[in-house]
Amino acid sequence: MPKARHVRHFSTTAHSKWMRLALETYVTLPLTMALLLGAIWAFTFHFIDIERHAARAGAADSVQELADTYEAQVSRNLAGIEQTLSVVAYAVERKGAAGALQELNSHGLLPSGLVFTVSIADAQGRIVARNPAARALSVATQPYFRVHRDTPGQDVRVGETQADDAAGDPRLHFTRRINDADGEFAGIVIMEVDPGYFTAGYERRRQGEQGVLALVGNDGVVRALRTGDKISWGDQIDVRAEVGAPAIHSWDGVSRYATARQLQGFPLLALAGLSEREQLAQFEQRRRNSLMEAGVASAVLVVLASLAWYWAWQGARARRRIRRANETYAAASEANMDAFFVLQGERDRKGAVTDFRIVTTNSRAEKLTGLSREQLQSMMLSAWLPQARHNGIFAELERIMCKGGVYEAELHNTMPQLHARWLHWQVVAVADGVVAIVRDISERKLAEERIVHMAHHDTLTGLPNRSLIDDRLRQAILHGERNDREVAVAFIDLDSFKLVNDGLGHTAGDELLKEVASRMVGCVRRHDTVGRFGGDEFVLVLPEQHDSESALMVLLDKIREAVIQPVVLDGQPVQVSCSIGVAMYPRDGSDPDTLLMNADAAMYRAKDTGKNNVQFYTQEMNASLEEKLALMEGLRTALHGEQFLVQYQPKVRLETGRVFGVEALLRWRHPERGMMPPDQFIPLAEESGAIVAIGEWVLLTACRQGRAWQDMGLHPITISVNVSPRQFDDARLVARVRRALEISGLDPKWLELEVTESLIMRDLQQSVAKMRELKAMGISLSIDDFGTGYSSLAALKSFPISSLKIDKSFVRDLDTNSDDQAIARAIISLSHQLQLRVIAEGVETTQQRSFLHESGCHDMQGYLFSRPVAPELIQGMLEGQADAEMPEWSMA
Ligand SMILES: Nc1nc2c(ncn2[C@@H]2O[C@H](COP(=O)(O)O[C@H]3[C@@H](O)[C@H](n4cnc5c(=O)[nH]c(N)nc54)O[C@@H]3COP(=O)(O)O)[C@@H](O)[C@H]2O)c(=O)[nH]1
Repeated sequence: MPKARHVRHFSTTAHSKWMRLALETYVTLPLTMALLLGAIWAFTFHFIDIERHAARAGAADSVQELADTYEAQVSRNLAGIEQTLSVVAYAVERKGAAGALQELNSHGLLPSGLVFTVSIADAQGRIVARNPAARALSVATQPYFRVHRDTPGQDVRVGETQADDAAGDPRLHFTRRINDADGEFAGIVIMEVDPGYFTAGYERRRQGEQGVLALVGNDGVVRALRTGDKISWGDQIDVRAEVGAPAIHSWDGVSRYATARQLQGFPLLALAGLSEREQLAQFEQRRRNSLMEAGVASAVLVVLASLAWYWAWQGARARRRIRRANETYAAASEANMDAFFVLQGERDRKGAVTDFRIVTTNSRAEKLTGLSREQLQSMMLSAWLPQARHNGIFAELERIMCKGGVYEAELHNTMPQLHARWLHWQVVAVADGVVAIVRDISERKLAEERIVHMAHHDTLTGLPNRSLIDDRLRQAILHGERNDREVAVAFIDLDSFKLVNDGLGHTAGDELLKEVASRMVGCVRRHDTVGRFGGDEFVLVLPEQHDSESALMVLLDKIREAVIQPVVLDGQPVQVSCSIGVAMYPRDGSDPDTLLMNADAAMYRAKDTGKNNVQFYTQEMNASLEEKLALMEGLRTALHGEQFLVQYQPKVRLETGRVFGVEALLRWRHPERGMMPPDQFIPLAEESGAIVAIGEWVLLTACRQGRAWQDMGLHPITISVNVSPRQFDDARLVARVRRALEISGLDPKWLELEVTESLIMRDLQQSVAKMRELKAMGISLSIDDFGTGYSSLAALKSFPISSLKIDKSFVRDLDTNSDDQAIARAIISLSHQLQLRVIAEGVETTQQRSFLHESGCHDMQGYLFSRPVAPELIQGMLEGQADAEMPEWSMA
């Protein structure tokens, strides 16, 4: 469908284009001129044709008339000649040749001797009489004499034109036979005529230079012929062709209208001819004139039309340029993202600009204003946008109109007539007004705002991020400085967040962070800032403090209370507390970095002092921070400095009281601090990554020790080694374990690795896969600190483990705390259901031991039996156990 529309649109456009082209003068003018030229030349040729026909008809008539006249004249001449010959013949027959001519001449019956010579020849051909007189000659040899002598008739015969014997002049001979009284041949009468006599009627005025009057014999031999002044004879002409209506003939290379008439009683034809060229000369002249006139008219027409065409073409080009410019402008303005308002300035009598009239707009303007083009056009600016008089727009329009230049600005739009939140204005001067180009930049502004927001806010919680916290803190410090006020910076870290994140997954962790963030925001004042520093760390910037820690404590406790409220994640309620460290400006620092660092140190102190509490910064805290850094540095060299040692805590069967295994526990013999428990350095080793190398050393040391005890002939026991998250994540864990077993020679079945529940739950699939790999080597796996994580029963079933260890936090108050008792029983029952061994750690009292034993717990570990001790002491225990009776309590 769109294609069809396009085609129709195209054909309409093409049609209108051709229509427009057809109406262009520079197109119609040459066509009109061609028509005019055609008409001129058609008329000219038509006129010439008519003239030619008329000239030809005139020539034919003229030659007809000439022939008629000539025929009559020659006929008269011939009749006279015939009569003269008859009279002479009669006179000779009657009176004899001697006196006949004289007598006739005396009576004036003979023609003029100037033209005619009349001779009488006797029967022998001798000229016996002649007028005018001349020397006697004989014509006996002449053909005409012989014809008459031999032919009895007395008809006049016409001879050929030939030279006269006497004078040598050309003469046409007419002859007649003379008979004697007996009718016998007595001679002939000869009348010689100058041939010019028969063409004397030639009029040069009428017949021109090439006309013809001729007397031609029926035999085609010319007797007399005149063309111009020239008289000729003797030529042969196919005279039969000339008999009849006048026609064009050419016997001597000259085209003539000619016609011939048969002369009555004589074998002669009177031929009249008029030269075609001469007859048509006038016509030709007129034809040339006509052609010249038409040519001149055409040339003038062409020149004038060319000038007019050039002028029209230039005009059309100019119009086309203007039209294209208009079309381009219209298309550009329609396709433009900008709204156009062409505004004409209205001036008062003094020339001051009073208002602006909207002259034209585009469709974008309609969209921007919600008004149609018709509504907008002719509208006065102040009527439509009265606010423009007060918000500076009118003043800018006026300034640009009067002084020129360009005004460009981005404005936050408050005018409801324009449907955009943000506008970009560009105003340029035009004749008598301005063009305002207005673009809706709301989307761009929104995107910019979003980018700025994203750059300064945490994407998860929407809280200010580290950079904005820093900025707010800087402003709060400046404000505090000016107004002599304190600023509190509180560093908040969620306790046990890692457990939630690792146990329930990142999505649950994110949900928890969002919920906690929103609760914190709900606790503070409008001008306070709650920001997320990263991970589970939050920062409060609390300006306008009045040197009252108790008031601040109320707020911070409120936050603590809000955070600790349970959050339902994945359908189960989860509780996290938070540790808060506070630093005060100006007491604890005068710049954001120092304040944040000190608040962080205070927060660590809060963690160290049991979590879920608030600590205000003291200088001593920084000392512990420095201490931490020093410990980290010491850890780097401790391994090579052989400062580590491993102690072993026995694991005992509750049923028999026999040691069946030991847990390897690391100690650091610090060069300055003495023996250090792992709680003080394992987290640092974990943080710095040193735990991987240290853990590998513990593993090898423990395996070697286990093998050493066996080599001493002692009953083999299980050696349990702790694996931290960083160690477990190490891609080479399996290889390291295999290496330790190989180096030590310990059978894998005597090695047990203890991993925590939360460690496995971080990435259940991968953890289980790795555990299976270890189990496939023959190693046992045990879940340490069970009950503190969030593993589901379904997940637990998939773990390739052999035992669970009840965390000592549930054992500690077993005697008094019914909740811990319930938990311990539940874990024991769960182990039984999953067919796992269960061991309780931290057993310090006989009551705890009895409760566990009665509840079905298999094994125990704790100070009640033994603290972690040197390997030599374990050796003693094992040796003693070999032949000892079962302990007393185990019998109970
Ligand atoms: N990744 C590694 N972690 C290790 C290694 N060595 C130790 N640790 C971990 O350090 C934590 C603290 O250990 P420690 O200070 O040695 O404490 C252990 C015992 O001494 C203590 N314990 C044992 N019985 C009792 C008791 O009756 N009361 C009481 N208050 N404490 C007792 O418990 C710790 C053993 O706990 P657990 O590991 O959960 O079995 C500790 O978490 C160790 O895991 C190491 O080489 N690598």
